[in-house]
Amino acid sequence: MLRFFFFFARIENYTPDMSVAEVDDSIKRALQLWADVTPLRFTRLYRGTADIMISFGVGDHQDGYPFDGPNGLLAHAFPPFEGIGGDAHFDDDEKFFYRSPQGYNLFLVAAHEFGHSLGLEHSRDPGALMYPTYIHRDVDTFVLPKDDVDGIQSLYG
Ligand SMILES: CC(C)C[C@H](C(=O)NO)C(=O)N[C@@H](CC(=O)O)C(=O)NCc1ccccc1
Ligand SMILES: [Ca+2]
Ligand SMILES: [Zn+2]
Ligand SMILES: [Zn+2]
Repeated sequence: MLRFFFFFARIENYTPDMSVAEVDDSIKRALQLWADVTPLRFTRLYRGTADIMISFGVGDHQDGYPFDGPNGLLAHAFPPFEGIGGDAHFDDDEKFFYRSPQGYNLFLVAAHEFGHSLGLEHSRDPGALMYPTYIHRDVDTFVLPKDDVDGIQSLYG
């Protein structure tokens, strides 16, 4: 029996590090990564309240979990439930990149955060996207590691 899980996502503001199109594409591909292996479907909203509210902020950004300047914390996201649940915040004291081999790749960071937004915790598998620390990977060839596929399918499969 086919059933889908629909989530709304909204990008509330943008980082100066990249163009709007590059941020939009990074976010879109990060959500698509999870949708490709589950009956999850994401729809983008341009106003109002979405399940996954995506924003960039620095330091204390009024949610009790202040960012910490360059490096260290890169982003955080809240498990799915009402209110702030599902929301993903990115530390704009980081420099995010679209495709460059150095620095923090927004697509990879967003994909990790959306794992949290959908209910995944960190993984102990060093090859997993949900491993606690950022590891750069080639975004052109990146496919969701098995540990993450198993994790998300255990929630939404
Ligand atoms: C305790 C949490 C709030 C730490 C936070 C995180 O995991 N956010 O999802 C975070 O910013 N972790 C850093 C690593 C650290 O602080 O040690 C990170 O690189 N997170 C982003 C990330 C991690 C793995 C893959 C891709 C992106
Ligand atoms: Ca930081
Ligand atoms: Zn926050
Ligand atoms: Zn994390």
